[in-house]
Amino acid sequence: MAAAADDDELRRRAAALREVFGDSSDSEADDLPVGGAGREQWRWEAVEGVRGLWLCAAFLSADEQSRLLTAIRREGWFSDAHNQAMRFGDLPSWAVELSALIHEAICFGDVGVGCGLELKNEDEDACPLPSDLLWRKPLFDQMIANRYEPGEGICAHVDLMRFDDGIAIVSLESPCVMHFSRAEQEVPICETLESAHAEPTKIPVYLNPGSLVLMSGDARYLWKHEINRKPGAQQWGGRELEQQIRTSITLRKLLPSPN
Ligand SMILES: O=C(O)CCC(=O)C(=O)O
Ligand SMILES: [Fe+2]
Repeated sequence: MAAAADDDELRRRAAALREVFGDSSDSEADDLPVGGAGREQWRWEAVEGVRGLWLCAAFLSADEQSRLLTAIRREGWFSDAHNQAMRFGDLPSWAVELSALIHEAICFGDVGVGCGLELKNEDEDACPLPSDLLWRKPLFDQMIANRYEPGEGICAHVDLMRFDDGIAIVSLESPCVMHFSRAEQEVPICETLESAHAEPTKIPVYLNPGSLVLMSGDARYLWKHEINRKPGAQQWGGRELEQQIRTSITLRKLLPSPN
C-alpha cells in the first residue's frame, strides 16, 4: 500500500514537473538539470553592501517563466480583486518543484567574482545559502504569490520572525527595483544633528523577470526590503522603468510554533 502511494506521488510530481518545467527526456541534453534552463546560466551575484543577499538573474528561462505563470493562473487565485495568495504546509506541486530547482541552482550555480567582492571558496559567505539552511527539510513550506498592478508595490519591511532564515523571491513579468535599507540605522550622538536630515542608505537591486533573490543572515534580519512603484520611484540605468503587472513567488520556512 505504502509503495503504491509512493509511486502515485512520484508520478504526480513527475507530471507536475513536466507541465511546469518541461520534459528533459525530450531534450537532446539528458544530463541537464530537471529545470532545463541549463546549469551554465545559473550565476550567483553577491549584492555588494548587503551581506547575505544574493541574486541569480537568469534563474528561469523565458519558457519556464511562462509555464510557471500558467500554473499560477490555473490556481485561479487572482480572479476578482485578489492580489495575494498564501499557502502553509503542503505547497502546490509546481511550488515544490520550484523549491527543488532553487536547491539545484544553489548547489550547481556559479558563484561570481567580479561583482565588487573578493570571494574565496573557503569563505563561508561564498555560498548563496548557508549549508544548515540549504539542507533543511523541507527547504520551504510556506509560499506567498503576489500580483502587483502598475503603481503597486510593497512597503519597507523585515519578514515576520515566525519564518526561519533563508527566504527566496522569484520574479515574473514586469521588472522592478527592490530597495534594501538598514532596519535600524545606528547614528553616533555627535552625528545626530547632521544626519537628522540625511536620507537613509538604500541599496537598489534590479529584479528582472525570471530572477531569484535569496536573503539570509543580515539581509533577512538587519535589512528591510521594499518595492516602491509610485511614479518616478522605479529608476534603473538612468531611466524610469516602464511598469506592467508583476507577479512574485516568495518561499519561506515556518519556524515551529513556540507551544
Ligand atoms: O513581491 C516581492 O518581490 C516581495 C514580497 C515580499 O517581500 C513579501 O511578501 O514579504
Ligand atoms: Fe518580504
